[in-house]
Amino acid sequence: MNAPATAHDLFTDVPHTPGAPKRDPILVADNVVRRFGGLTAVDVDHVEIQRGSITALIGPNGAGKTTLFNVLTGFDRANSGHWTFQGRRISGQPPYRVARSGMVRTFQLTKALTRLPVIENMRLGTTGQLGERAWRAVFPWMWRRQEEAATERAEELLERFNLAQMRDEYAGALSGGQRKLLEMARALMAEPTMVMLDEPMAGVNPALTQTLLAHVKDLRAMGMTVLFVEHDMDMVRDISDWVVVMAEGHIVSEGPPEVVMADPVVIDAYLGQHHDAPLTEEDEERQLTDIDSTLQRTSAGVEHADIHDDTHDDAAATPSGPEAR
Ligand SMILES: Nc1ncnc2c1ncn2[C@@H]1O[C@H](COP(=O)(O)OP(=O)(O)OP(=O)(O)O)[C@@H](O)[C@H]1O
Repeated sequence: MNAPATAHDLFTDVPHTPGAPKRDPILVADNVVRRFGGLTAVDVDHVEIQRGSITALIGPNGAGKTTLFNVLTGFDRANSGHWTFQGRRISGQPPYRVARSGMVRTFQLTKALTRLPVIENMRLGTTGQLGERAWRAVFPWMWRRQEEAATERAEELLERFNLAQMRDEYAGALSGGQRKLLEMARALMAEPTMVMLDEPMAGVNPALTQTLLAHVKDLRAMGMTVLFVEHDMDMVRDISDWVVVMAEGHIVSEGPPEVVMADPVVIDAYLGQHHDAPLTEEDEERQLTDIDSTLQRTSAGVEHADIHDDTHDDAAATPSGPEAR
């Protein structure tokens, strides 16, 4: 097989259909089902992720994207399913073993982690720590050498992600964008083959957007495979070689970004979520009554309140719905 010239070439001849076979898949999953009580959150027949590509996993709220991420990386248990990474079965394996095999996901900076210095957060990203084992006590020199190597790698990565000046600060002191950089840098501590990013753009100030995008593209340039869940369609369009779309637990579409975003199935899936059915007369009446009573309560607390018609406009303009997302 000839090596493709660009990431785009990786997808030449790949059909734009759910579950499409890839030229050189790194991750292959079959019949993955995860139920919560009566709700089937994930029901994926077949999906393949192309090695060396940036693949986006998108879909409306509640589509099952995070659950699929959790299941594939061993953080949640599937009811059934079989999946392989680099040809080896990893289904049913605990997260640390999945990470050791080379598939690593980013984590949101939890409350506990914000109370640790940046450098400690980085050290936590290492897998295969000999120090975790009982024989740490038997061969302390081996453990120390490993600790030193981890610190060295952490410092290099902090430098690369422009976080070196924050090395000893509490992670809680970082901005939203810096947190995302730290999450990505921490994932790289494990020297992964594939990186799974969970909403890398969430809460990022526009000033840092381009920096983050450049870092994600760098991962691909260094030969890694990237799979990311994201709601920011600009980012999806900008950096994805391929897009996989989920809705109601299933994969409903696959293809290059421009093809997927014009796919009626995808538009329907998003519209089904974003646009409620037209209001019935009773619903409309009830909403107007609610607005009226809110206004009356507000005006009761204000002396000589003079409610004009435009106050109704304000109330009606209260942001809500998916556009606010
Ligand atoms: N631990 C859980 N217990 C019960 N139901 C859950 C649990 N986790 C997820 N769900 C449900 O499973 C469905 C899929 O959720 P999931 O978070 O995977 O969707 P998503 O596509 O990641 O959504 P979003 O884009 O909003 O994060 C939703 O209906 C959700 O309420």
